[in-house]
Amino acid sequence: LTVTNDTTVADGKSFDYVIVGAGLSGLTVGNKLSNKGFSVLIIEAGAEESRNSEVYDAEGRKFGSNVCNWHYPAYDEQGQPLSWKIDSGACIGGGTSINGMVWYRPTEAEIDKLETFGNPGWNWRNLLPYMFASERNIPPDETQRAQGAGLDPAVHGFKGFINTSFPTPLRIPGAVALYKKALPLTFPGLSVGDDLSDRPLVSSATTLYTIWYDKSAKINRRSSAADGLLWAPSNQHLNLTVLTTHKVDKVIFGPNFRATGVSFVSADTNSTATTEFQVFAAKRVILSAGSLASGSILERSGIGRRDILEKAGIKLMVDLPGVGANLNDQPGTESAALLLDKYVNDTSIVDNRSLFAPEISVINGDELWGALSASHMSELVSKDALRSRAKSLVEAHAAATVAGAEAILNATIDLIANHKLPVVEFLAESAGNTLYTAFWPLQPLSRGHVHINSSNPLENPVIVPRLLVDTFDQAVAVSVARASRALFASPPFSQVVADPYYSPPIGPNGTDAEYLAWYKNTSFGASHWMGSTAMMPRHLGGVVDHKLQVYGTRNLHVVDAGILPIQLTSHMMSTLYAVASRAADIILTM
Ligand SMILES: Cc1cc2nc3c(=O)[nH]c(=O)nc-3n(C[C@H](O)[C@H](O)[C@H](O)COP(=O)(O)OP(=O)(O)OC[C@H]3O[C@@H](n4cnc5c(N)ncnc54)[C@H](O)[C@@H]3O)c2cc1C
Repeated sequence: LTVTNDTTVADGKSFDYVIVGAGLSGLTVGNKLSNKGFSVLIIEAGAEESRNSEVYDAEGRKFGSNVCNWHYPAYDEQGQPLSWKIDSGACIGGGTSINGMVWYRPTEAEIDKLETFGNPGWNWRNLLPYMFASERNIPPDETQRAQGAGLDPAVHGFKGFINTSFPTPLRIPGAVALYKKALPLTFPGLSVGDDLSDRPLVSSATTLYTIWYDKSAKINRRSSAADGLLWAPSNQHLNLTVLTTHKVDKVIFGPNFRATGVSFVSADTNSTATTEFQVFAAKRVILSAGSLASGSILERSGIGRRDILEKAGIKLMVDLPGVGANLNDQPGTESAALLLDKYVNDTSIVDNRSLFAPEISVINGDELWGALSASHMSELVSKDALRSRAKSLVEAHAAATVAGAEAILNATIDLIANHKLPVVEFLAESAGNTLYTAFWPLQPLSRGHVHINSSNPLENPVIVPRLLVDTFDQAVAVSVARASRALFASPPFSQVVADPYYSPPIGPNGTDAEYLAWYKNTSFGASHWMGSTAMMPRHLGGVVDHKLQVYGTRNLHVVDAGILPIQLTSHMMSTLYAVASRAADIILTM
């Protein structure tokens, strides 16, 4: 294993496989390919930060920190910068070196949906073994169990490379007990249970994280893709080279659009030189730069939508208008109740630790809307509404074709309306003198886009999230915001809460318009970006086929969160480790 920022390990050299991005997917694929004896180079734009306590200490990250974070700017449709920046992992481990570490599984229904987009084999039956294989669960001890942590061993792996466990000590058990009582009162039908990986049986539980407790250092340590797949002694492969602090510009093609390598530049902020280096792949090139960056590499390589490329002065080589479209994240915000003074120093209620969201709930339409659910669903499944939604996505360049937009919308709507998958994620927390909740529509219908602005690889992509433009997403957002207030006004909290309507200062009689305006002003992406290089048929606006090969090219793949056409109702990691592991197995057969 070589991990270095020395350009000469790659410049002018040849490897069997060249992978772009040492994040979750790139490390997973790189590990599997090098394990089979192939020479593999991974080029990572960020640095190696594993010894930085903001990375290895699960509670060491400082709020707003620049460590390992691209902090991409985001824009509205008029090109004005949004008030928030996008967090995105910028070191070895990618997102897994800075993320919230929340771990639970998606549902069978949503994973089976992947196959219905014309992707044979991408189903629950095939991905489940990979989910088991990636996880090494450390079950809760007696103290943790007594404080509300529970586990169903049937839905976890115990021999994988990513540690999952409950924190030591467990966070705010007193507040969590109140939340567990109040949540089903606010969302009737919600089933509070042991294990959120046990869906659909359980829809609210104490949170499991990708961490392990280091008894000698007395800290909860992050279990990142780098820890599990690069540094773990049993996983180190001689024939794997990781070049850090170098950014891939574009793919090099031979005849017939056969990918033969990549060109790259130094990403060292101290260096002003823009020398382009080249490295060659005897077998294949795999883009794993993440849903906010892999599309840009394709565009710089001449693959994408004609007008975007022309504007950037790049010659169109492969007309693939889906590149950068269908970008999606969940729009999150927070509401808070003021605690009575006497609880502010009670560490079972507020501990001000930074391991986020000790209780997580996923809430479906019936639980959110009760008797009103049927009317929300009938609007949702209306054919006219579908057509106009799809049309407006194409007009906003957030979808390549109406048929493709309809396919994506239809799949999501079927999951929401017929499979009763959750429409909201709801995180229970406390901080300072408040109890607070963060929440987001879980399967948004809104879509945005991400494109290059110029041919310069060191320039940021232009990300236009278009959060909350869809009326269904808005209805979900307003309803969950209202419900979050009702939660703190419910009997279980009456003994601890001084003001249930503390923040935002919109009272119980606030109008929907007031709630929506507040939601739009305060919301930010929940960091689950996906969809911008979707695995779908080409005529629908897909970018990769079911072997994750880029249409119109040979020997070129995308393997990262961008290939998922629709959102997940779990956070990303549990699915992405499985997707990347299966992708590697497919690539090995080619
Ligand atoms: C703040 C935050 C919180 C999150 N919380 C959770 C959570 O609690 N649970 C969960 O399951 N998921 C969470 N996620 C999401 C999860 O971490 C990501 O979905 C996942 O890491 C995506 O994996 P990936 O392989 O697609 O990309 P990444 O892991 O982001 O890896 C992409 C890598 O490519 C590199 N790169 C980019 N451009 C180039 C280039 N041109 N050349 C070379 N390298 C390049 C990047 O630096 C990065 O290291 C969170 C993400 C963030 C950012």
